[in-house]
Amino acid sequence: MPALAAAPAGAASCRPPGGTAAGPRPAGLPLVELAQVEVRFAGVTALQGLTLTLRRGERLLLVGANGSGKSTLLRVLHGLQPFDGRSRRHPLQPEGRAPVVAMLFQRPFLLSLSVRQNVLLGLWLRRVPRAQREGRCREALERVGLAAMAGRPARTLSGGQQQRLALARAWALAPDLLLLDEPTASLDPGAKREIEALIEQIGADVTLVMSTHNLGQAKRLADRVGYLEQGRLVAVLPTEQFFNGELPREAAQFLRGELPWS
Ligand SMILES: Nc1ncnc2c1ncn2[C@@H]1O[C@H](COP(=O)(O)OP(=O)(O)OP(=O)(O)O)[C@@H](O)[C@H]1O
Repeated sequence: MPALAAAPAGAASCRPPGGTAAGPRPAGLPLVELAQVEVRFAGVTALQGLTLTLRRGERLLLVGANGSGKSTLLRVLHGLQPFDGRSRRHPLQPEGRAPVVAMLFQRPFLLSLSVRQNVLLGLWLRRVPRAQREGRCREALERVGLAAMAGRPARTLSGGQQQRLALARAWALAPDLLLLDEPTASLDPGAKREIEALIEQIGADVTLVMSTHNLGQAKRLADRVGYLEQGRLVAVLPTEQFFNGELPREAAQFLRGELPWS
């Protein structure tokens, strides 16, 4: 599975990274609505009765045990995963275009090409006009601190650098919705902090949904936290309320578990 999966053809935005051409984005309007979503694999119900409204500009972090359905939900939001139920992506106003969606997987899949070529290929796949590709690539690599390594074979980078490259490749697409599947799972604490700082910067421009097993990370990065259990979205609450308020029993038990906080 590529680290950055392609969205439907023609969805490429002409907006440069940073989103300046699109102007300020009105906060809080619905971006994606899911209703009664069900995903079944042979003998396994990965998602059931899942209803969620994602609002523009928000950062939603998904937590839950292994196999609770976090990755499946991210794939549904991206459009990679067939499902039963309803999904609606709202056109962006005032432009009236479909939102651009990018996804980053837990283990970045990088081709045997240079750092720069990996980003350029992502732009080409999304049909970003040739004249914009070099500029966007340069800007994205600068943003993640990899500009000096642009010519290096991507697969010789460290794990943290590879994840930064995958983030640059996603961000170069100027996504309106960025989906991150445990992007810091295999990183040491220093690299984890670096990626978190980047997510914080980049997340200021986009709507972000991210899965994590790290509760501290959810607390640091989220506007809202969603808790999944056996394919059900048991709670989705503002961060403060999730960590300090009344929770459904299952979610409260999960918080009392032994998940890492750093
Ligand atoms: N392609 C597939 N074929 C069969 N079963 C699948 C497939 N993808 C996911 N599943 C199952 O669906 C359920 C939800 O999986 P999912 O990967 O969404 O969970 P998760 O919360 O992301 O787990 P983790 O925290 O371990 O990454 C699991 O029982 C998993 O085994």
